[in-house]
Amino acid sequence: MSGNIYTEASNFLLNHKTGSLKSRIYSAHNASQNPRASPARLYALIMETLKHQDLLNEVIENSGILSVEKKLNHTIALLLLHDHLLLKPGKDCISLSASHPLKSAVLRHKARLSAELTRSRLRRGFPTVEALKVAAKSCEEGTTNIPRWVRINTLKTTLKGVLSTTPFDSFTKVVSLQSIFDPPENSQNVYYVDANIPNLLAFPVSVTQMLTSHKLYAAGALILQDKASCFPAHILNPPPGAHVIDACAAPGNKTTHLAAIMSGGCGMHGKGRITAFERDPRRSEILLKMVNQAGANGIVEIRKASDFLKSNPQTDPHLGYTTHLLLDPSCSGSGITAREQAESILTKFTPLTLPAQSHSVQAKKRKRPTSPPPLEPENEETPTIPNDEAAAALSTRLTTLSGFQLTLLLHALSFPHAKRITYSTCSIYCQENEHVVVAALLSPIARERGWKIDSELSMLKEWKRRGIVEEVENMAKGLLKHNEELDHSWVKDVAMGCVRCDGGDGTGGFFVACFVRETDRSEVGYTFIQEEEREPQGEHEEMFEEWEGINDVVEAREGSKLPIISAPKKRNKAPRNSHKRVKILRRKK
Ligand SMILES: C[S@@+](CC[C@H](N)C(=O)[O-])C[C@H]1O[C@@H](n2cnc3c(N)ncnc32)[C@H](O)[C@@H]1O
Repeated sequence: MSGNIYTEASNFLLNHKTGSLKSRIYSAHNASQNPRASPARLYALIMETLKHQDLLNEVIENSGILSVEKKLNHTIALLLLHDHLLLKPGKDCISLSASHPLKSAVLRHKARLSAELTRSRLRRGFPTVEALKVAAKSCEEGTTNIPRWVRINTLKTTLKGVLSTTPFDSFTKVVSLQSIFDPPENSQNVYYVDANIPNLLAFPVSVTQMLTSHKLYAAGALILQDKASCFPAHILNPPPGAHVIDACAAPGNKTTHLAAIMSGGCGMHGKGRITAFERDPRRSEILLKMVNQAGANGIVEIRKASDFLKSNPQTDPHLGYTTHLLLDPSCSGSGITAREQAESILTKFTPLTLPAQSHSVQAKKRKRPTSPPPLEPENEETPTIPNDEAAAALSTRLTTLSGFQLTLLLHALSFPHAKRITYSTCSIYCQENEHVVVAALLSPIARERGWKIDSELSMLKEWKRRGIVEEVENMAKGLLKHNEELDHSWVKDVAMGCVRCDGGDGTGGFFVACFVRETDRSEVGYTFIQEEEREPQGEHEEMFEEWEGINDVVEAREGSKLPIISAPKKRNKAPRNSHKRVKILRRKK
């Protein structure tokens, strides 16, 4: 199995060492007596495969190919499927001889793989493979105004310390971000100190290789993190003794940022703690690695393969006094640039360990014959999907995602001692952003507990781009009971409390909102209750059913019952006082 471009590419992916991928490929090529694949082709294969990794993973998992084709491993399969399915749609472009066992292992399942690709592509709203590739490319082109952002990890070093280390001590400080793209006298050795986020530097993208091969990077003192992705922890701003939850933590950029903020740059974090939940076992390992590398393990407790929705602040003493929550759930990723996607996947690439025989009923039934039969073929033809069907697929996906995001947010709002919560996505769609925020604010639990939006945003006062007023207004109009009037200053406040990034100021597409409570009633009224005393059903699940603002419930892809937030219904019944109908936590007698 050795000696072809796929095994070579797989070695680069699996044996990740410091240094940029490009430099590693080129130096290996120069050092080799007998170079095989051209370094440019090898680099392109890896980067393009990583760009489409999520989609290809889905195809691999749903087709069950790994459970019958024992010659394939996950990494090789990713690379082969890229060339087979995406390089030139409709033509097989695997660069191996027709009889090569790896090629045969893929071609045996041609029909099934093509059908799974179509399904995954449509789920993402792309009518054709070309459309998928064009979107990835235009995203990449849109990255020309994004510098290489580097967060100085103050758990390990200081800004001053970095700037006095070679070669940064020879770099020139520029006073505008624009100068990073247009450096003086053709010198690439410039840096810009960000005006919004402390300890964040911007460099020209061309110095990435130097950065990633620097000893400070290997030591976890430099963290490549986009500016917008620093907003949630910066806005949440937990003090040193806070009890914080990072609800959706992997790979861990925001977790380690929180840890640095809580240490106040002096390595002390008082009695504070961060509990980091991550549902996905594979991503939990990445989180663990990142937290250790950043020196945040003293303050972060990782809940590996744990669902935040199953956490119970009333029975778990570690969670009961949570004051701050950072919620950065899975989203459409529509704001992520292709470059970020490919590079972040590359530095964190871990091959999937798929459960043996996953999703392949046929494979379970049969003993593996010497020459495995093709998986159950589905649709031989790749259907041509009209644009309106693609739009419908996207709309369905956004409905599912926003229902899931709202469920997580309502769970966060239910923490009895919580007083500050950030909700963020790397999406540009209002369905995942303003709509979720409005639905959460108008929910019974938010009203009962006195949750508001932090429209002052003192941590980011000077940021100009805020939420979309019309989207806040329309969503609120649809959700309000008909005895409730829409207060326009409330609409304005909510929009002001939403931070949007849309590609300006060196950021990709991003959204953050911060929920606050002025008075923490829980401190005087609420107490822990024993598991057996709890209501038989999740408390706010019941509220969904009673609250007719988001009264429809669907079986969603995540497998749980999620509220639809995009289609509020008008009630015909006489309005009831929603405040009175809200169930509340048991109070101290
Ligand atoms: C957008 S990513 C988080 C990125 C992370 N905050 C960072 O900055 O590095 C969302 C993560 O949430 C995880 N996740 C989704 N639902 C979850 C749940 N119910 N409980 C815990 N983790 C969840 C996903 O597996 C994924 O790793």
